[in-house]
Amino acid sequence: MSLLERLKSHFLSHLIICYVFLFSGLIVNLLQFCTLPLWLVSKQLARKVNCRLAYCVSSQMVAVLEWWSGTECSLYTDPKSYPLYGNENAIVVLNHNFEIDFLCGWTFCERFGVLGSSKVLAKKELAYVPIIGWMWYFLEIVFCKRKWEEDRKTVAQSLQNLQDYPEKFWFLLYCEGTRFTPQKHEISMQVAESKGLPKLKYHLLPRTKGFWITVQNLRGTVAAVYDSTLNFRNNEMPTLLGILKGKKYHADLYVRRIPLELIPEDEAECAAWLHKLYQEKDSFQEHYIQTGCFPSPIVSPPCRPWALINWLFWSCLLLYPLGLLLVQLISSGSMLTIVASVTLCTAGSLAVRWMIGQTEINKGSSYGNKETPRNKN
Ligand SMILES: CCCCC/C=C\C/C=C\CCCCCCCC(=O)SCCNC(=O)CCNC(=O)[C@H](O)C(C)(C)COP(=O)(O)OP(=O)(O)OC[C@H]1O[C@@H](n2cnc3c(N)ncnc32)[C@H](O)[C@@H]1OP(=O)(O)O
Ligand SMILES: CCCCCCCCCCCCCCCCCC(=O)OC[C@@H](O)COP(=O)(O)O
Repeated sequence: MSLLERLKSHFLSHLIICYVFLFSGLIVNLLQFCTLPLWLVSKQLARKVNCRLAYCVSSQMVAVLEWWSGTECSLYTDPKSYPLYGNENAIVVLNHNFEIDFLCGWTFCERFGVLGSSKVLAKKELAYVPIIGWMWYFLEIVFCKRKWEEDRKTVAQSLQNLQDYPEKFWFLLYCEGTRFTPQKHEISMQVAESKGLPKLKYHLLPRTKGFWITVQNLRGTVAAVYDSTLNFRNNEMPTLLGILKGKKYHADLYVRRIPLELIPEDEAECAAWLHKLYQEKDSFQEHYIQTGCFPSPIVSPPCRPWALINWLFWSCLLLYPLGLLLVQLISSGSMLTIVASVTLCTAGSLAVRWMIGQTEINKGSSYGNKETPRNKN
């Protein structure tokens, strides 16, 4: 094992990365809170400031993926669509099979310069996750309770608010609504059967209402849907803990650009269109499993240095006072101060471990574990 590999797998390195993430995140949350009066004076300026602040947090996780773990991300796409990426608003439809699929999404956002401003239709529970969830509040992320009766009004309203957003953004939609597990797959295929739809092998049956409401409310705001299919080489199932421990993965993402005009306006037709899209996605995954690649040329969006620079900035800013504190602590010799500091560190580590747990599939929700009744509306 080389020195670098030892460093990457050492517990102290993980503690330092988490310490920087935790404290810089809380500082960013505080700064975001301080922008509240600015919203009254200039909403657009407040939004721009919040995008920059959010970038400071999200890009740290991207830096850990790209620079610390060395994970590679390849993009398969039509070279004619490539120049448009990052230069237009888009709805991204992504499969939800992996614990770090959102992080790979963030990496592509970073490479196309839309990381700070990008949005997602996220489950409400994530709004309460410290740092990330609190940060999303100021980014106008759209939250849903996965209860259509309640979501139909709130989600539509939140989407309408994005119509005058001053930055280019990608809006991520996991139409499957939850992460893939064999049990959820089995149940959703029973639903597919009862609706007379073909079975999917690699995806859950997509929930169509969120997609329809997003397309309807963002017409005129977004130019296209980016149909994105993600998989990892060597059948790997990457985890955030693996990334933190410096494990390298290789992600392959296949993106097809579909102009928004091609998506039907009528709800039933739009639902049928989405089901067909997922049947195509399933065939792309089959192609990947059989051949190890997606059916499109590879183009390589360059890795930018900003995520690393941001990470080094926060590390220098926060590790210096930590060093001073440690020296003072040891030289003070006070048992009470030492015990209090150790308790604080343990609480911080447990908090980060809990946050990492939010990304773990085996700690996921029970949504989709049983068939939900059909909506009347
Ligand atoms: C590559 C580039 C990437 C770019 C990345 C860009 C940005 C990144 C930014 C941030 C990244 C952060 C990542 C955070 C990730 C967090 C993601 C989540 O939280 S996912 C969970 C939340 N999102 C969703 O759920 C979206 C999809 N869901 C929907 O659209 C739903 O319709 C809904 C609007 C949420 C409403 O849900 P509800 O359950 O109330 O209603 P439904 O209409 O869905 O359900 C009834 C309907 O479904 C049928 N049914 C019943 N059981 C099942 C089943 N098991 N499977 C499938 N379908 C089922 C039932 O028969 C009804 O059918 P019908 O509609 O015909 O009546
Ligand atoms: C710099 C790196 C430091 C690493 C340490 C800090 C780690 C902090 C991690 C916080 C991450 C919080 C973002 C959570 C995003 C989780 C995305 C996700 O996958 O959500 C699941 C939902 O879609 C569906 O939920 P389920 O119904 O499957 O249940």
